[in-house]
Amino acid sequence: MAALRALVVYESMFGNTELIARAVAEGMSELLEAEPRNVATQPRADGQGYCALVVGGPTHAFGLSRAATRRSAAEQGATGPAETGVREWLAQYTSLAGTPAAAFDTRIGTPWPTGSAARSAQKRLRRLGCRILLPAEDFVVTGSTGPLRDGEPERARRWGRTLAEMIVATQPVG
Ligand SMILES: Cc1cc2nc3c(=O)[nH]c(=O)nc-3n(C[C@H](O)[C@H](O)[C@H](O)COP(=O)(O)O)c2cc1C
Repeated sequence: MAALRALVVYESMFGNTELIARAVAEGMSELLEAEPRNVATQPRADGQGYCALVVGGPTHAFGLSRAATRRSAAEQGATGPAETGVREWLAQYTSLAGTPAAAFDTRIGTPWPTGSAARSAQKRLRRLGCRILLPAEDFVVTGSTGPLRDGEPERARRWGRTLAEMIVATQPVG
């Protein structure tokens, strides 16, 4: 059987979501091939033989980023690519029917609700017909520019490993 390959698409303005995406891909790589790709490189989710799609981005204004929030991040010193984000990338698809998928984000940890780009991405993945493997997961930054809260990359790695276990377990036999 050909090796299982999963696509991990991420958006990151200050680098924190990229660190999480790479940790998720590392955890997945314990069981299959996982390719972390910045959304700015316009990876294709369909027709490439991927066994699963994982999508992650920073929470901006309670959800997925928009051009204006990415510009605002750039004004705050972010160096990540601002032209496109997960919202726009997902919008190019009308169907990803049957694709096993999961979403994650980074956001500021506060006791009050701050919204979640992951839940917003998950909703979009569902609408495209994806099969959601694990509930949307939030990873916490200690401030707008980071850094990540202690232990979050390790937690992301474990989350990635769990995702990969689910992908492997649901592969058709024969
Ligand atoms: C314009 C803007 C809006 C933001 N809005 C929110 C928000 O609504 N809730 C939240 O938890 N964090 C918010 N944040 C903090 C981001 O989630 C944080 O910058 C991000 O997790 C860092 O990820 P990155 O390094 O990959 O860009 C916002 C940040 C920016 C720049």
